[in-house]
Amino acid sequence: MVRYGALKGLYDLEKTIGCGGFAKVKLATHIATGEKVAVKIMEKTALGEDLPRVKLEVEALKTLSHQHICRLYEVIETETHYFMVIEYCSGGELFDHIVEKNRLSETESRKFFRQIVSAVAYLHDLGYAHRDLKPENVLLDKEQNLKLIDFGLCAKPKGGMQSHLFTSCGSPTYAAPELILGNKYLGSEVDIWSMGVLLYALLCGFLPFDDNSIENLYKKILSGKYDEPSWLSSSSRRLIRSMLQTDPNKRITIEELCNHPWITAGFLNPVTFVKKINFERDTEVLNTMSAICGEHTDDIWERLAKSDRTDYRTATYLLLLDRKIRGLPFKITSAA
Ligand SMILES: COc1cc(O)cc(Nc2ccc(C(=O)Nc3ccccc3)c(OCCC[NH3+])c2)c1
Repeated sequence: MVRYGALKGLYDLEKTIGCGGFAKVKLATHIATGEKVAVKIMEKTALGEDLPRVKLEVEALKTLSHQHICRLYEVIETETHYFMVIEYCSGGELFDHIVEKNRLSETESRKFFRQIVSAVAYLHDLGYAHRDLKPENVLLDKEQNLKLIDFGLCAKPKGGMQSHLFTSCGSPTYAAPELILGNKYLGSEVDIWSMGVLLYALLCGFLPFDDNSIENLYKKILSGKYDEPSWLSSSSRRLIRSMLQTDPNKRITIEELCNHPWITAGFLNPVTFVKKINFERDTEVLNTMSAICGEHTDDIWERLAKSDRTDYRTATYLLLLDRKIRGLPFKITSAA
């Protein structure tokens, strides 16, 4: 097991659970609380021109606080590496859950899709676009709550959500026509298209546009034509059609999506989100931390509030807060 000095005494690294282009994700334990976390490890030399994306993602994640967006607890930077300490999603990928069941019922699809819509509506409201929404980037926690991950392509256009982006990014299978054509596009509109692909995958168990040849895949996406299996209800068909509109101007907006009849069916309310940006002061958690480090709770809170929200103290606070929110007793072992 490769040892990273920067994590010594703070995190115990365990098995690798994910390998991406320039990053690998390992399971780990936050020593002070015993809580499981995921650590995304990136070697700076391997990052190359993607280095700025790490900073963009960290800046985005520091302000995002939503129950269906995977939480960033801490960032550790050394001369050679970045380490992102992230919320642990032990339910694995939504994709595997769909494959395991072949496809999901309309009711189960609606439960998950409402959570995705809430997370994306929150993201867009704060001026961000995810731009890489796909089943592999949708995980589940142990309570089967959905968590959006990997904001490495997330963008916050300088001129706000009405200003256009140009970078072509994300996976072609889930990419909107305007993105693969290289046209200027709105981040919010490409996210709606990708969510349409996600909803189709939930309800059907396979993808609307798929082909081994990239050229044929592009033709299918640009045609906007896809099969509608017999089991799809007419309401599901209408919703998917409104999201998989090749003309972005005709595509349903995130606000309309939150109130769509298919989304609200069986629920009392449209999809909403709580815009909780800063984490709130919790006396019990501060008292627990104070009991261990000996500092006064006001001093701990003041240092937390002044910090850049990505240090070990912040991770400890947030992990204890998460345990409390999950109704678990929380304790701290003195750091080894
Ligand atoms: C903000 O959340 C992010 C940002 C980011 O850049 C990358 C990730 N990647 C993650 C985060 C957590 C897990 C995880 O907890 N996986 C897991 C844990 C236990 C059992 C099974 C899976 C993660 O998993 C790797 C992908 C799973 N195939 C990736 C989050």
